[in-house]
Amino acid sequence: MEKLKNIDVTSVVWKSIQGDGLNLEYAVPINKNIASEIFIELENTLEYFTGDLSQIKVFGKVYPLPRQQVAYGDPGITYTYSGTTVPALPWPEPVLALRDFLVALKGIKYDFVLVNKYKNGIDHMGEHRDNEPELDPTAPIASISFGQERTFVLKHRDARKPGKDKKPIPPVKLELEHGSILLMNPPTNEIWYHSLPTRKKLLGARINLTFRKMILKRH
Ligand SMILES: O=C(O)CCC(=O)C(=O)O
Ligand SMILES: [Fe+2]
Repeated sequence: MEKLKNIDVTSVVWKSIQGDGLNLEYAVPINKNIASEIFIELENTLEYFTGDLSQIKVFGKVYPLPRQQVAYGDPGITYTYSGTTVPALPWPEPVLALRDFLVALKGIKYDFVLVNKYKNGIDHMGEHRDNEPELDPTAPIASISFGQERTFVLKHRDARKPGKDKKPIPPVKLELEHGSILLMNPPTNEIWYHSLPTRKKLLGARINLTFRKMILKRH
């Protein structure tokens, strides 16, 4: 994707969002026209998981995932979801171009990406942290968004506690724009949970890619 190579990464304006254990950086480096071209290319290229990998197990009961998902990565990288471990699929061209763009932008070469597609405002993602032991704890997670702008909500772990242990720390809300990049720097994913709540009135589709760096396991 030549269009990403033509972006002047030195002129990108990053906004820093800081709090107790919170360290985020946000920018919109990809203009709306290029972002729309990439959205269409992703729509034409990506195929999402079906079967077991499109379901989640909660307290032993199986539910369809309230969005579509697929994962790509370097050879040897595996992905565990709801107790199932699968090899990451090989990088499709437009996703590889986005990975290369992050090398140009931040000097980090990610080896895995989870792609989530939200067909409309009903599709969502529940509160969670991305603090799996396979993730390199020193590398930020880089989240790139295309399509429908949606609200991303972060909650401090102590604000979720019941009773007197609960701390009155307000949630942090961000509107993730078409063509935006959000970096979640450490220790954010230890201290803060995040979610993408439903927005029933929003009709547009959104594709989000969270690039991650894994700790390679030796077998
Ligand atoms: O769609 C989003 O913005 C959030 C995705 C996310 O949290 C994840 O992939 O772990
Ligand atoms: Fe996440």
